[in-house]
Amino acid sequence: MAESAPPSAARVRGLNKSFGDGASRIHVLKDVALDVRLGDITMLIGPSGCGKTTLISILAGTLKPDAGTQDLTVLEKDLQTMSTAAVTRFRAQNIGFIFQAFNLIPTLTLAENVSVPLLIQGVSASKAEKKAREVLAEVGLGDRARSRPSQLSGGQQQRVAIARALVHEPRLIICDEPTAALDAKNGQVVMELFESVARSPERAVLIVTHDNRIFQHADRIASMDDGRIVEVHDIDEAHPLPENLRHGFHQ
Ligand SMILES: Nc1ncnc2c1ncn2[C@@H]1O[C@H](COP(=O)(O)OP(=O)(O)OP(=O)(O)O)[C@@H](O)[C@H]1O
Repeated sequence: MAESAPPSAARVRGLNKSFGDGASRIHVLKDVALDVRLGDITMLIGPSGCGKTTLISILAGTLKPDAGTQDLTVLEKDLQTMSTAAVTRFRAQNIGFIFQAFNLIPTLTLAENVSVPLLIQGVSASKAEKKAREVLAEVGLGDRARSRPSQLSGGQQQRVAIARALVHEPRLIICDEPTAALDAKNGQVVMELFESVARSPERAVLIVTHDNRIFQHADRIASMDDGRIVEVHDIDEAHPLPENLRHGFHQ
């Protein structure tokens, strides 16, 4: 009997995505194939407008691909056969998001912000806040649970956003330019947090980035251009970061 493939966080084959109709129709993703492995930090890079955000939105179930996509399996679920309500539930339970602009709610305390994904799942406010405080402590902000986002630096706000993305223990963490708004030092702190609190054999981290300063943290770098995945590099001791990526990636 053939050995079954190890479970993957995401498997995409023959994925197409177009926007608009008729003459204004644009074909944004073209026959995309991608594997995101559990346990890995995968980075998705490529010039502005090549389709990175569109691809992660499809993986997160917030956008639908064109009909006829061969495979869109996320955490062993075929997203194409699920109803919109089922995809929404799946996303709330299994996916954590981190955005460039942090997207914290200014009127809420840090603990309340971090509680949100648990409240969406129906966890009681007191239990959610207890868990939120634990995760805030993991990202080094245990003593700031009652602060508001505006009282924090950008680097600290991104740590809160990471805590919020992890609080419901999702198996897939999707990050859109998580270090772009941060200086080199805070970008490094954020990546070290991904290494220490998000990296786990049960979990995958998928990061869209232009920031070549963080490429060293990747296990796999997938390069996109004009709607296609054009190169995939697996990085380990035997296969260090390729020369062309070491010198930076330019939009
Ligand atoms: N809802 C939409 N309707 C029409 N066109 C869209 C829509 N969303 C994205 N596009 C187009 O799809 C293309 C890819 O956009 P996308 O945001 O995925 O690129 P990106 O690689 O993430 O870019 P950036 O690095 O600048 O964020 C662009 O030409 C964009 O204008």
